[in-house]
Amino acid sequence: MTRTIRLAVVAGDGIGPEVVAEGLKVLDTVLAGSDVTVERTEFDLGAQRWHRTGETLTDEDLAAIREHDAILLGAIGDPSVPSGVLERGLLLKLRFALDHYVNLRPARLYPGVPTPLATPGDVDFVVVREGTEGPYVGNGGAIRVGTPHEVANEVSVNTAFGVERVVRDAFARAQARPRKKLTLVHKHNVLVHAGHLWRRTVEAVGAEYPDVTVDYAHVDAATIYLVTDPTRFDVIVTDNLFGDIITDLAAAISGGIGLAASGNINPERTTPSMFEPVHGSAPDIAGQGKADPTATVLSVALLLEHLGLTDEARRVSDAVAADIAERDGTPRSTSAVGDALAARAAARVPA
Ligand SMILES: NC(=O)C1=CN([C@@H]2O[C@H](COP(=O)(O)OP(=O)(O)OC[C@H]3O[C@@H](n4cnc5c(N)ncnc54)[C@H](O)[C@@H]3O)[C@@H](O)[C@H]2O)C=CC1
Ligand SMILES: CC(C)CC(=O)C(=O)O
Ligand SMILES: [Mg+2]
Repeated sequence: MTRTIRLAVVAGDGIGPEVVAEGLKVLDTVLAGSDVTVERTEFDLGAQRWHRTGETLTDEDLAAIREHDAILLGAIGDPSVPSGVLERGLLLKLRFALDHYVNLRPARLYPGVPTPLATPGDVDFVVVREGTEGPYVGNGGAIRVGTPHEVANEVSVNTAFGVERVVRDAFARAQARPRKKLTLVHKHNVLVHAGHLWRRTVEAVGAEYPDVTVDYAHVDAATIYLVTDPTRFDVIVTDNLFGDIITDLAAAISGGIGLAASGNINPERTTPSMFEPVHGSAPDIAGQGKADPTATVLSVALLLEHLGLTDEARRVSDAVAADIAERDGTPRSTSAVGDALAARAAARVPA
């Protein structure tokens, strides 16, 4: 039986289109000759559209995106657009509107990959970052702007409903992993209202998972442990802001931001989930063919996994692992890396 996957593609800004082209190249290759067809819709969203029309993401765009099975996104944000306009009005609007409350960010140090860690050990953990609440909801404001008496607020929103559902997801993931360990990362010694809600929720949900070991690290200490002893982490659950920050650090210890993949998941599958590299639009290297597309290719593997195409997902991540093992630091262009990954992920033709 043939299967059609409707894929929304938001290449976005900066290096976004460069890395997405390679992600799609690998996706096409891995599905070539199979009974799965991908029907792609490219969405013109990002800085160019904003300059042309003043629009970030309209209701019509959102309705059209909802008609898809999944979304592949490159990166959003450009120095020519006031900071926050696209990040809030497009990227976060997509995550919030599509209720992507699980922002899944695996960190794995592949064999042979250089790391700044003195004693690398096994880096193999996953961050479950809350994706629809916290300080990113836009619950803020400023008065007396530009005066010496300016007051600016960004209020972190944490609801019992929102915290519980992401904590449940994290426990389920921890239980499914061999080490069965969950670490809450927060700052409940200072952010007592939100922190205590998170702590109580982890305690309550944890009672239903007696086989999962639970521990806690304040976010500042967590940044120490990520560098000195990342082996202590298996599943980390944390809020939107802390998760954003520690996953760039997680990327840095696992071979660099060019390798870090993510999924913005709606576990109930009432909306399309969105897969994207952890990195941004990297204006400093955009247009030079220098960006590493591996993070996007690994995001394609997460996308395939989410759609139940487990073998294909494995072929893509195996292709990455094999390619990474042979990297010797010789610079390769974005498309050369994509070509190499696609060649390795190509289906083996039966003899
Ligand atoms: N999900 C998204 O769309 C995100 C968007 N942004 C936006 O991206 C823009 C730039 O933000 P930055 O803070 O500079 O973060 P960034 O992640 O774009 O870049 C940070 C550093 O990592 C490097 N880098 C990023 N991706 C790379 C890749 N694939 N290969 C090699 N090097 C790579 C960049 O050259 C830069 O030195 C801003 O507008 C920001 O708001 C930032 C993070 C996530
Ligand atoms: C630009 C932000 C809204 C997003 C970000 O940095 C991230 O999700 O990692
Ligand atoms: Mg980030």
